[in-house]
This record gives sequence, structure tokens and C-alpha cells, in this order.
Amino acid sequence: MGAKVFFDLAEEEKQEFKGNNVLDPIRSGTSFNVSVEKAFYWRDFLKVFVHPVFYSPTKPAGLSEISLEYSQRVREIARGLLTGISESLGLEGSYIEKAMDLERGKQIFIANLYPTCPQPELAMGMPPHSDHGLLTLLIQNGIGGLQIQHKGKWVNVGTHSNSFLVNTGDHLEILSNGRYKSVLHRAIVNNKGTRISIAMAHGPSLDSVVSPAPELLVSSEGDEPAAYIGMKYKDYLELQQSNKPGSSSNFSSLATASVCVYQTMKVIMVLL
Ligand SMILES: O=C(O)CCC(=O)C(=O)O
Ligand SMILES: [Fe+2]
Repeated sequence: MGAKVFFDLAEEEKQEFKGNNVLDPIRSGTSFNVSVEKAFYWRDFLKVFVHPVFYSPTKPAGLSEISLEYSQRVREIARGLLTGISESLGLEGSYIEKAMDLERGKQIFIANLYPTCPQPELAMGMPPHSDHGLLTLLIQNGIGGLQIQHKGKWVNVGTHSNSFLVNTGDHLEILSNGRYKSVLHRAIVNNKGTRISIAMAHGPSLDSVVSPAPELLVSSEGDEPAAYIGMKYKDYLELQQSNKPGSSSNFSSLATASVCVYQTMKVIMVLL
């Protein structure tokens, strides 16, 4: 563990960073929604765009420097993985880099905090979803909670120190015409301790129109139909946001109904 940064923002301070739109560069909040699966979502989050333009909350002191360095280093790892993935698809190593305009690629820093929940069976940390970008690299403190869906069953993903968990996202599935599937995952909560995860999501540039790579649609065995239609990444994000159940507007009325209400937003970031 190279550096630890803790920040503990009071409610009024948090308001400063509360964005509502999916394209706001800094957003924080609490996710709750009683209308889905009769479960409460039990999480505080902070989402910050860190590339192509770097943003950071101004508090606490030192966060911005650590976040910048962490973002740059993880981006390099993601680019390396995408080079390998391009090659695994029989494409040139720089294919995804160029086609997805990664020089201007959207990188999002997401810190999730799941406080200890007295009745974990009544709550859910994060609902089942797939990430919208290409690759997400995730680290977490020593407390498990992430599950991925495999052959229709939820499987626990163990915690391994000094390692990243890499999730494939929707746009890798689209670009590869389904050869790489985006992984469905969710986070459960527990009554043993607070869980923290930091996900770094890497996507195409917002203006990239992503469709299956034409090179993958022709082979010696004949033509393969494109399984996805092309769409601009930015439009995909906005569409996804508009389909999300229980977005911020109905949060305040639901929050009071929570079984496990906590007053102060507390995000603890533990960075490698
Ligand atoms: O907390 C986790 O393990 C999951 C986080 C996640 O899926 C996300 O931020 O997209
Ligand atoms: Fe995710």
C-alpha cells in the first residue's frame, strides 16, 4: 500500500460535488432504490472524469495529485491490455487504440463505499449491471462483495491484494462483435465491515461511433453479420442514464425510508 487518503465530507461539502447528469465531470451521491428487487442500494459513490481532461474534487488536500498519478498509471495498464486484446482478435496491436480514439478516451475514477449494513439481506450494494466502456480495472479493500454472473449463477469474486480485477465492458463487446462479452456484475453488502472499491473505467472518446470492427465481419468461412448497430459513445451514455431506474430525482423521498440511514458521506480512498 503506497498511499492512503481518507476523506470525510460533511453533507454541505458533499453538495458542492453533486452532479446530476451522466456527463457532469464530478458526481457524488448515495444510491437507493426501493422499487427494484425490493432491495435498498447501500452505497456512497464519487465519480470523477480523469481523462481526456483531468478533474478532481478540491478537497481533501493531496487527493488531486494522487488521483492524477493513479489515473495515468492505470491508463497505461489498460492500454497495454487493449493492445493484447486487439492482437487476440487478429487485429494489429494498435487497432483499439486508434479505432476508439484512446488519446481522447474517457477515463472515469469511481470510488464506492459500502458501509457495514446490519441487515445485509435487505440491501444491495450495487445492482446487476455491465460497465459501459471497454475495460474497468478495480481494486478493493480486503472485504469481498463483488459478484459476477457466470452461467446464470452469481459467483463471488475473491479479494487478492496487489491485484486488479479487470471487467470487460459493453463497448468491447460491440467492437469485437460479441467475441468479448461484457460481464454482468453486482456488489452485495455485509455486516462485518465497510467495503471500499475503486473502479477505473476506460472507454472510447465521447465522439467515437462504435460498431463491430469490419475486419471481424469477414472470414474464410464467410461473412459474419454485425450483431450490434453503431452508436456514438456519448449517446449510449445518455441513453443508458435515461433508462436507469430510480435516478437521483426520487432519491430524497426514498432515503428517509432506509433501514440503514447514515448522515455523513464518508468515502475512504485507499490507493496503491
Ligand atoms: O464495488 C464493486 O466491486 C463494483 C463496482 C462497480 O461495478 C462499478 O463501479 O461499476
Ligand atoms: Fe461496474
